[in-house]
Amino acid sequence: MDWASYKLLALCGLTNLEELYLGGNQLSDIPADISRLKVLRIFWLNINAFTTFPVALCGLTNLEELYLDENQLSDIPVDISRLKVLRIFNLSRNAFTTFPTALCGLTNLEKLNLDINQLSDIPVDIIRLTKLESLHLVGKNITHLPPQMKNMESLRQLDVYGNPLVQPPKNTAKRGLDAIKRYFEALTDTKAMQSSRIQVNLLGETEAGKTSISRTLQLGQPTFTEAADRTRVVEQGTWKTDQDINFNINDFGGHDVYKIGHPIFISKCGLVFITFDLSTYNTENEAHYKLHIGHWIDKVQAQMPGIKMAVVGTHLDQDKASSAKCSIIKSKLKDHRQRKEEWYESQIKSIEKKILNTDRTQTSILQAYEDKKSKLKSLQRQVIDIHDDIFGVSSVTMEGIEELQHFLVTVARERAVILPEMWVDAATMVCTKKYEGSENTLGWDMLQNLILQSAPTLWKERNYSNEDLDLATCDILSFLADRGDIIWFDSSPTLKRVVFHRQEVLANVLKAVLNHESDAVLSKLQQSMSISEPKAKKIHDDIFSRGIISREALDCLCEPFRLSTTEADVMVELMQKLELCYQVQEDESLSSNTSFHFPWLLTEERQPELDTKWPSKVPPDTTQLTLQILFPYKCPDGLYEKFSVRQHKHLGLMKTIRMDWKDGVYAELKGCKLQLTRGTHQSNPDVVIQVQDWFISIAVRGSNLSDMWGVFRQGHDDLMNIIKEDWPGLSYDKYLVCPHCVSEDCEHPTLFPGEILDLTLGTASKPRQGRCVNTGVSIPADLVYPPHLVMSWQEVLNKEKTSLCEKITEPCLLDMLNEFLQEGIITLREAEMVRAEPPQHHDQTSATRVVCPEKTAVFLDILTRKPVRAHNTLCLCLQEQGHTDLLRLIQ
Ligand SMILES: Nc1nc2c(ncn2[C@@H]2O[C@H](COP(=O)(O)OP(=O)(O)OP(=O)(O)O)[C@@H](O)[C@H]2O)c(=O)[nH]1
Repeated sequence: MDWASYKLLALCGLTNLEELYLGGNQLSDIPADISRLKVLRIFWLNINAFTTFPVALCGLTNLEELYLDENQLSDIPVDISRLKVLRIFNLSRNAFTTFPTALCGLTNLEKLNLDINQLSDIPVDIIRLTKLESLHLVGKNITHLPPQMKNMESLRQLDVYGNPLVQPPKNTAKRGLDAIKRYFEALTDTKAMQSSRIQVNLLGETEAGKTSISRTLQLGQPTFTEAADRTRVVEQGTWKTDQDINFNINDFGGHDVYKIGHPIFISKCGLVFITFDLSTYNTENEAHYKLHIGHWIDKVQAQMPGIKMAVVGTHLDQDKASSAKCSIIKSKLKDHRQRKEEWYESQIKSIEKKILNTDRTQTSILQAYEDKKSKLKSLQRQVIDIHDDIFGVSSVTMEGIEELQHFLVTVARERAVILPEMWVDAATMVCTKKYEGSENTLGWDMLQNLILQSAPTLWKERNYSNEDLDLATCDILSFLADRGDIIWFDSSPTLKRVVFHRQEVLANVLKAVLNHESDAVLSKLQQSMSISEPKAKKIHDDIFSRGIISREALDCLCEPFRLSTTEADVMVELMQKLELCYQVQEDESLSSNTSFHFPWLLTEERQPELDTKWPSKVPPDTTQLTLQILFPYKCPDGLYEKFSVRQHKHLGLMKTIRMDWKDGVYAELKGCKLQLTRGTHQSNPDVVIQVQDWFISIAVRGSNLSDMWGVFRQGHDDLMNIIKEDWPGLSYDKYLVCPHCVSEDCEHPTLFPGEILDLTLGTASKPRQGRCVNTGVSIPADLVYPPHLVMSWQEVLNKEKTSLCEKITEPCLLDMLNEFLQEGIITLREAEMVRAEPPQHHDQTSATRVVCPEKTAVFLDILTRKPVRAHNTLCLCLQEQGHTDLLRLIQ
């Protein structure tokens, strides 16, 4: 008998045990004697070495909670049903390949966790678990859930994250359990149908042959465009195969100004073809790969990491050396991917070096480096493979088109989903309207009519209320928008009620507004607004130098699209939602004075008078905080513009000074001066190869550090949020430039990791001083660390004492005292001191909320004299008591 088994046997004698923790002991079996623990309720056996289920556990008939996560189990014996009162069963991180059906006999189960196994099927029998409230099935292989799950009335939480779901589709599952149940209702009321509709996006430089491929695919015969037949913004088409597989084709114009539209128009579930003209592609010209292919791949990966891509060379009929070219391009593609990976690798290595060279006491910086390293690692994993082969096609001879079609059909088959027939019918009607209807957009009532037309009586009887119909409409629209069939924003009540089923309408409006063809705009304004030339010239200059468009001028630019008043209002709201512009009302009493500022259209240079407000050298009594964000692969189109628009929420409301120019914003707020700029740098200090970097910089000047940090962090957080939302795959570096070096005007300033700004109090420690490596000077820590990090947790507690005392109730405080006593953090005498504190007054805010500020104050004072564990326990207690507001204050 080994030592572990011997000890286990000894434990079996403790027959009054109610709770037993044996996690992390490398156990592989349990002796039969365990059944002597007749009153055992909770048993932790996680992180052990069980490969077969320890049958002896089936004798523990009073078990309520069993934790067997992180073992190697692949089966459960039917005897498990003897655990009649088992409520919680954790089997996550095991080796189940099929759902252990024996579990369905545990009819009292409330929580079942099967996350991170290899499960691929969920049996109908699962509905026998009538008391199940929470079911975790996070994994990689589950495609179908049984429709009968809609009848599991106790179920409140279902987590199926990560699985390649077909029934219900992923998008429906993401919308939550209620949406899944509604989907299954619809699936049983109508017919279940397989649906394959994929969005195909053709991107590439102008005249690459995109429109010709799109039309050739649609018509099934050679179709190439005339030279004059240029795609303006986006042209949509559809192609249907004999096997009922549908493709929505988006053919994008290659012009620069349209690029803003892509994230709105391209679905993450779609396919992207990077298209280029093989006949003019010169393999000798180094710039060709980057211009026609590389840059497009980087752009798509930055916005939609993980989207499926393939490269298509057109004009095959005109190119004799196509196969040689394609193999050269193929190896360029490989190099490109490798270079990207190596870039991440070198960045990771350089961070590791910095970690090694950083003093161990600089824990905040070390933590910032660690965070940066893990972010780089996750981005490195996202440099996914693009389809290996380069497709060579001709829209004249049809050569290569069959291979392309075959590829499309294979991908579509892999991505087919099961939908209720009424969803498929609604989708078909919406798509028909796209090509046959005359409407610019579809309104809510019309959509609901379409849905009702396709809904069977049984479904209508069950879903008769307006609310039911609204929910079903949202379910269907959300699915269609996710798949790229329509554009639909559910982010505001107005936008939600309008569907852009014809993407080109939205694209054309954006194009008309963001149009850079200034002469055309001038004559358009003059004609439609019936105004004199000087007036038109003034409006024109407002647009093209200051980026300002009045509502009147905006309506005039949209005139060709014959938008209804609602549609025009929706467009304006949408442009603001997409942060293409911000609204300024110069005189609130006059609504006609409303204008919209579009940083996209600004061409003005920096105003010379700004040199007095923001001289190039930092004035002597002023400090400057500077953050530089560097983009090694180009700052994406639209990122700076969106950042500039987002500032309006801080600057506009306070009616502060704001001056914009082509590549920057100057503003004054909260007693500080702020300057945002973008531009290019010659070198990135971290990269071996000296290439040009794009940067966005945030600089704040002032004399009150606390206010300055507030403004500074706000700018930082805005930019980071925009990157997270719209460019999740973007590579960038960020640095805090040493304020000492900035005021000394050093040519090579010391750079601190910008990730310091991401740190929270919980992960940071209080540094005493920072050191400017370049000059060797010690600088006060509060020049490099935001004030919340410079404060110790004790200082934070003191600062927030009043709020804590006002909100912590007496029962909550007494619970906390017990917890701190149990943890041995405070002594009995200290607890008595708190309890004994005579209340001067009782603030009785309601019958159930009695606070005791004096007692809480004594308690907090005691805590500040304790080690950091006291802070951690306080955070835990507040979390358990549901005081997330207070938790946020002290974190
Ligand atoms: N010989 C030949 N000509 C082609 C082929 N594909 C397109 N063309 C011609 O190339 C030119 C550009 O083709 P389009 O399909 O309009 O290119 P595009 O990428 O849609 O162009 P934009 O709309 O400007 O972005 C047209 O004159 C086409 O007739 C092809 O496979 N072979």
